Amino acid sequence: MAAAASYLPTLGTAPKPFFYASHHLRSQTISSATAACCRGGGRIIGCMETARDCGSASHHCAWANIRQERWEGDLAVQGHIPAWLNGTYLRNGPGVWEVGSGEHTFEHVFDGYATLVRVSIRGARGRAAGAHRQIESDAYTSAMTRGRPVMREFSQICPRDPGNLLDRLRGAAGLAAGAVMSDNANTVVLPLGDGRRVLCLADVNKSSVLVDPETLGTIGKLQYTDRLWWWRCPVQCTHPVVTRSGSGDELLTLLPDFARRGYLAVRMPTTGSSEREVLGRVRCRGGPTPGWVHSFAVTERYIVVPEMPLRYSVDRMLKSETGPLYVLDWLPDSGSFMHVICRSTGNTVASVAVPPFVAFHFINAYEERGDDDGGGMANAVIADCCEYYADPAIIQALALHRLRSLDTAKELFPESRVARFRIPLDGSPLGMLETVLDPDAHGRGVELSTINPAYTGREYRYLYACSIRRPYNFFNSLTKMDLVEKDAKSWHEEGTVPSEPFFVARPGGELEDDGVVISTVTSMDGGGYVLLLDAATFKEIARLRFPYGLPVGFHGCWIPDKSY
Ligand SMILES: CC1=C(/C=C/C(C)=C\C=C\C(C)=C\C=C\C=C(C)\C=C\C=O)C(C)(C)CCC1
Ligand SMILES: [Fe+2]
Repeated sequence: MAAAASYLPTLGTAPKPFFYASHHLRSQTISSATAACCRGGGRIIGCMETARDCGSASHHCAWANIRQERWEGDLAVQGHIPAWLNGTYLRNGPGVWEVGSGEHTFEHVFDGYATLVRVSIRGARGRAAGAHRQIESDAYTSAMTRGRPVMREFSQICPRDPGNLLDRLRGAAGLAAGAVMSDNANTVVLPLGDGRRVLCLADVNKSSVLVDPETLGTIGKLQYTDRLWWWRCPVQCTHPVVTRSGSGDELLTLLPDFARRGYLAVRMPTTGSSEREVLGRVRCRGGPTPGWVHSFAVTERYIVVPEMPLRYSVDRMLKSETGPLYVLDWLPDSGSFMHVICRSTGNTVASVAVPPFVAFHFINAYEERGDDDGGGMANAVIADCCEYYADPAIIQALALHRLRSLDTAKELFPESRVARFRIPLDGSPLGMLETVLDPDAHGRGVELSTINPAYTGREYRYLYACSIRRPYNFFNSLTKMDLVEKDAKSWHEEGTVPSEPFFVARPGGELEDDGVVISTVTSMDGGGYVLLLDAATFKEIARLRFPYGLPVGFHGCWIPDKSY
């Protein structure tokens, strides 16, 4: 991992005027929530200016580059932090989409170079401190040094136009060597072992980067020591499931297998070895390549493997081409399937055809048992997800230029639902897919969902997600959904874009919703704050203000402070 380029000086605690050598942005002193500026259309736009111009997501600071490479300082606390909430919340997500003096703007929200946000919360003292820092991946540091993207991001298939044969050969050689695949781990962050290191991940296998949560400094790429060569498994499921086992915590994840079209279910201890052990594999039943798998689900006995008809396009990857869905192809005729692997034997115990679906995030799964079941084989596996009515247009809707120009009062945005798969374990060839909650309960938008982690793989009742408060047509609110009572409670503040509502259980709490929900919120005036909601009432209990606007975030994690 190259050291961060020296021209990006590190900052002390007090925000100071700072200048991105490679960004050529006007130096900004981050002094108050309104000082942060958005960059749009090649000129700096003051967020106060846009707050009057549009009551929608357009020009929203959620899509603006973070203004400084790093910052840290105390956060102004409004409201009351529960005395038991002591620990560190980390949030990963894209934060820099422009490279050079603006001639290189990435196309998609998924492309942004990773910005890690840290919130240290001491409820016992009623205090909080914040920080953010760019993950110094090779992709980021080489782009800052060269003034242009050097590695391929989600939509950035080739760092330069592969016009001539030499460039194409160079691109293919780079791909073959893995050199152009990005390590921009901008999506997920999760603690390893005792939390002294965190693992940041994105969809490309190389995007597995270790970070020190105390300094947010980049430790380096996680070097897997197994033989699951990247040319066989160039991509990974970005959401591993952390499970406790007798010998300590382990990560379970899926690796799409391009050599023998299928998915490998692998596990790796969270400390010590970085060898991924293959637990089992399922064969793809349709299409020329595996379907994109951004997340999956587990139950106490099983691993649920989704085979979506939104499939990776190896052809595009090799030819350095991009298409309407970037490196993905929508192939509904190739079939959609749900597979189930037994965690103890690795055997495939079910593989059923299901209706076409488009889902990034699985919410949870559990085993459906008969009333008199003595603990033997379950009747079926239930798996819930945030599903877009089999419409891949959501991928295009997340293009950066569309998000930056979106007039949410007028334009529509793809709708989503809480969808439930029922996968029979009796050998039936077909699975079911149905909507389990009235979509109007969450404004016909549900995304970036979390649950109480103690209920992972078990029957559960509550989920927390980003949602939509109509008449605006974009994710602008948070909703707690009760799948038993079929009702919902929401939080909304005009003009804001809240990130994933992350549930933190109260130590010793017995009820499923006994805890707090944490979300980072970017407001239209360029402000940024961390919102704390009581998970039971879904009422705001505190907000911890950053002195600047935060770009949009994807996923977070919680590292409890064991000294309290
Ligand atoms: C609900 C909010 C958003 C919408 C999020 C949606 C619709 C999907 C998010 C999917 C994610 C996080 C996928 C990540 C993929 C990462 C990849 C492929 C990385 C590749 C790196 O090279 C917004 C739009 C996120 C805003 C907040 C609320
Ligand atoms: Fe995700």
